[in-house]
This record gives sequence, structure tokens and C-alpha cells, in this order.
Amino acid sequence: MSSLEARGLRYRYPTTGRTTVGDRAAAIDDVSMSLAPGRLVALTGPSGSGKTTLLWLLAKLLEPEVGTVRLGDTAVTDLSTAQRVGIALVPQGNGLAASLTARENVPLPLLARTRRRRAQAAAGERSDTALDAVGLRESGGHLIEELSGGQQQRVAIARGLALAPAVLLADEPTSELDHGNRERVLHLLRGVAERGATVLMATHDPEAAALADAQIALDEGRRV
Ligand SMILES: Nc1ncnc2c1ncn2[C@@H]1O[C@H](COP(=O)(O)OP(=O)(O)OP(=O)(O)O)[C@@H](O)[C@H]1O
Repeated sequence: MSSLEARGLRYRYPTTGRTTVGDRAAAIDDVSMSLAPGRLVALTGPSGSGKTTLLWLLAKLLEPEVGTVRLGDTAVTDLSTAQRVGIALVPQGNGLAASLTARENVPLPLLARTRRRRAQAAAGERSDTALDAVGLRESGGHLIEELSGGQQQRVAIARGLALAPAVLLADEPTSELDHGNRERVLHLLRGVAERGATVLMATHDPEAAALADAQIALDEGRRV
């Protein structure tokens, strides 16, 4: 697997009301980083420092004003390239479809990639394995809206795991979890890194950050 490289990323949210772009502070300002495969890295910083924005830029869900993202030799210029090279985001607030079951949600990104029947069957198996890994195999038939916040968060993590990504970006993946499940999820993220992926985890949790191989700290959109 390859290193994820960001160079000089800058992003300002679009204007609302009477503010103009020039008046707005950049949510991410001149951020560069190099994340080696096999590493679990914590992205830290106070609320509003730009962690979510940076993850969205790396996943190409936001387009930077300036700056580049590369995975190895590939310039990651748009969302479809990001998906093709295996950059996956587990978003804050889980991003699941509330009226589908956990077992229906987990394979959705995998199913979106293929029409081949054998790949679709494999997606089901991978999803069950991922639900098992987060301790939710028994709850697979429940609608997302019937699950607790912590269970929903684990379903979202299972969806990221099922993709077997080259880069896993996880936004506050343990914020809603009890102690046991937090340990379980951190162990799983470590396992993803040990299989050769790059894992970047935004977190407010000092204990989770301390378990990471390295920390990238943000303040007011800049690295500190
Ligand atoms: N949709 C938006 N429109 C305008 N400004 C936004 C939007 N989302 C975030 N911001 C602003 O961008 C900055 C960075 O926000 P971001 O959500 O990336 O921070 P964060 O470090 O992830 O915060 P938290 O730890 O609270 O999740 C903040 O000043 C925030 O107010």
C-alpha cells in the first residue's frame, strides 16, 4: 500500500448572508501531511479546529481552494478517484440510511461498485464479518433508527471495515461508545493499520489519541 500525501490544503466554506469569501477564515489553511501505510494516526484539536473538514478534503467530499491529495503515484483529484483507490470515510453522525437495516446499510458502498452477482454475494459475506467484528451480528436485522447511538456508530464502522480500504478516515469513531466497545473499535482500527492500510482517526479522546502511532494536531485550521 502507498502513503497518503496532502500538500498545502486550504478550504473556506461558502459564504452565507452578508459575509463574503474574503471575510471568512479558512477552515483548513495550508495543511500538509504524509501518512505512511501501516500506521494509526490520531487527528486532534479543539472543537472547530478543522478536523472534520480535513477528513472531507482527504476523502474528496470537499474540493480545496488550493492543495493536492495523492495516494502513492495517483493524484486523487475527485470523489470517484478517491473511491477507486480505496479511500473510505466513516463520518461523524454515521451517515447511515435510518430506514434500512444494519445488514442492508453495511454493504451499500460495496454494492454500488459492482453489478457482478458473485461480487454482490461476497459483499454480503464481508458485511456479516464486519458486523460480527463490531459485535452486532445479532442486530443486523434491526433498522438503524431502532439502534442506540453507540450501536449506530458501530454499524458505520462496520461499513468502513467491509470496504477493506487502503485509507480509512474515521471521524470521532469512539465518541458514543462505552469503555468495552471503545476498546473493541480501537483494536479494530489498529488491525486495519496492521493489514497495511493508513488509518487517520479524528478524536477528542486523549486515551484514544495516546494509543495512536502519531498525532496530527490542528488549531484554527492549521497544523500545530
Ligand atoms: N457547513 C459549514 N458551513 C460553514 N462553516 C462550517 C461548516 N462546517 C464547519 N464550519 C466551520 O469550519 C470550522 C472547522 O469545522 P470542523 O467541523 O472541521 O471542526 P472540527 O475540528 O471537526 O470540530 P468538532 O471537533 O466540533 O467536530 C469551524 O469554524 C466551523 O464553524
